[in-house]
Amino acid sequence: ERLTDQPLVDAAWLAQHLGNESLVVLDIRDATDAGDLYAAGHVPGAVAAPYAASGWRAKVGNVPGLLPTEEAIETLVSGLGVSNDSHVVILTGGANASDFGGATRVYWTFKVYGHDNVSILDGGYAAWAKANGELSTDAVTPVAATFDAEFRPELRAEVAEVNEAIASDVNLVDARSVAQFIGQEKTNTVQALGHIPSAININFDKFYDADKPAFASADIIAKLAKDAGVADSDGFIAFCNTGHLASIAWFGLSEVEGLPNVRLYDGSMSDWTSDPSRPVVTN
Ligand SMILES: O=S(=O)([O-])[S-]
Repeated sequence: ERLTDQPLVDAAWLAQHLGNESLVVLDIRDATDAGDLYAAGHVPGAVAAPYAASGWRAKVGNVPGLLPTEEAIETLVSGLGVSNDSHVVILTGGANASDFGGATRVYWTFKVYGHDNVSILDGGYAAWAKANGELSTDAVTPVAATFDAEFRPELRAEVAEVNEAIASDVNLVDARSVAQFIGQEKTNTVQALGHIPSAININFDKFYDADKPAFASADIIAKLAKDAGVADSDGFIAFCNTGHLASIAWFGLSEVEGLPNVRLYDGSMSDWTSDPSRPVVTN
């Protein structure tokens, strides 16, 4: 059952719906140096589904962060107790924008595999704590369910769509830092300094206010797009280095702002620069 059509729910909504038999809360926090965050306290009934450790993203050759195969996601998601009827709420730590990107990337993964009953707790655990939400230390063992994926290619960009975008009014949005955009620095899975030609830069952290903590409103996102000069575009392809931070921009433009034809290039600069003949520019 679809419990809401809102991409973001707040702590009060989640508290009200805990115990609903359609709801599956996925806690995607990875263990850190501070220990196992899930074991230390989680939303009652939440299932541990850590972002890095569960296999939400796949490495193919030297390119990290790709969408896993349909079979791999069906196995993962079914094992977490999520069926096609479940409404999934994704929870991350929420203390900063980059961390919140785990939630937007997992949300995109559900959508790209055909599952619309999915929302994110706005602000993650930081917001849950602020609302004095209940915590439990009881580990939850999910009862395996059946999740059948149905791939939606229109939510994902690959090299062909990126090449088309360069030559059209579809805007490429680089969600990385300015320093990476202008080629002053790069991460080690990326082979060249700079960005895909014709891209504009909208830094990921403009979409998420960690002080509140809350995702940017539709008004703020409309202004971001306008300031970047892309208000009348034919669509967007968001990219970064590995398709993590770009999922924040994808989520903001597509799900919060409701703009049509927004894709995530999950291969991003790691994939783009894996072939040295593809153009990369610094201005
Ligand atoms: O590290 S990143 O791929 O999210 S830019």
